[in-house]
Amino acid sequence: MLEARAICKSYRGQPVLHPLSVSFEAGRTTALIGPSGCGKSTLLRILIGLVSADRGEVFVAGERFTPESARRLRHRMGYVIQEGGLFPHLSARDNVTLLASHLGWSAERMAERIATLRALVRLPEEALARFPGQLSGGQRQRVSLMRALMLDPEVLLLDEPMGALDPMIRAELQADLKEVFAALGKAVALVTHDLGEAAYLAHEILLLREGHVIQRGSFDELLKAPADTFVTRFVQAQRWPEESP
Ligand SMILES: Nc1ncnc2c1ncn2[C@@H]1O[C@H](COP(=O)(O)OP(=O)(O)OP(=O)(O)O)[C@@H](O)[C@H]1O
Repeated sequence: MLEARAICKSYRGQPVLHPLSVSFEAGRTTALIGPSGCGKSTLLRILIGLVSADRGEVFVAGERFTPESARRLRHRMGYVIQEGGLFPHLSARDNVTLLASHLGWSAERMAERIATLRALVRLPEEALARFPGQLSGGQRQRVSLMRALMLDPEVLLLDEPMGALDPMIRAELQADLKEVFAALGKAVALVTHDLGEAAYLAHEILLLREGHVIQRGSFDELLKAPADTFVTRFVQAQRWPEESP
């Protein structure tokens, strides 16, 4: 559904992504994980076309991302970032409908879609009238998710969507997201720092280091068949609740 082929990216002569190829399939959730600065967000931004790669190509459903196809293909992808990225001067409802309204959707069609999405992400009706600053962090992320899903994209790219949430809200949203992913069957790429979150939400984990894919596999595979010692060190560096003193 979404494929990056031989992507290279440098910032000021410093390579961030080496030739890196990756694909994301419908109905599968892939977690991108790795040490800070390994290129996770850059990869996601290249996939959605916010940053251009120095070399390499991105394909959405087999169609190549080009300056001409970018706008159309972007509508087939939803994108959520850590702080939600909502426009502060627009109500939650207006944030969600902005693009659909721009594309000329009727009020009735928008209302129908909003009702579906609101039920899916479990957002109370009254929250839609509020501005982002009047919502809790968890509600903001639910609104961001509604916005990302409004046009019913085939691909969902999530860049640490729960990174700024407290643990209980985070656990709630993780559980709801798991249901949403299963219900919608989209190709999902999720950046996270949390291996537990990756293991819970994703079918596969893509472990990056310094712009290279070190291993792609299930959590179990990373645990039991690590590609190298870095994988083992990365897994062991995570603190699990039962290990707390
Ligand atoms: N616009 C930019 N200009 C210059 N350097 C950048 C820019 N964006 C990212 N970088 C650098 O590229 C590298 C990869 O950054 P990126 O944000 O993709 O990493 P990340 O794995 O998402 O990190 P984190 O987990 O800390 O969010 C980092 O060294 C970062 O400093």
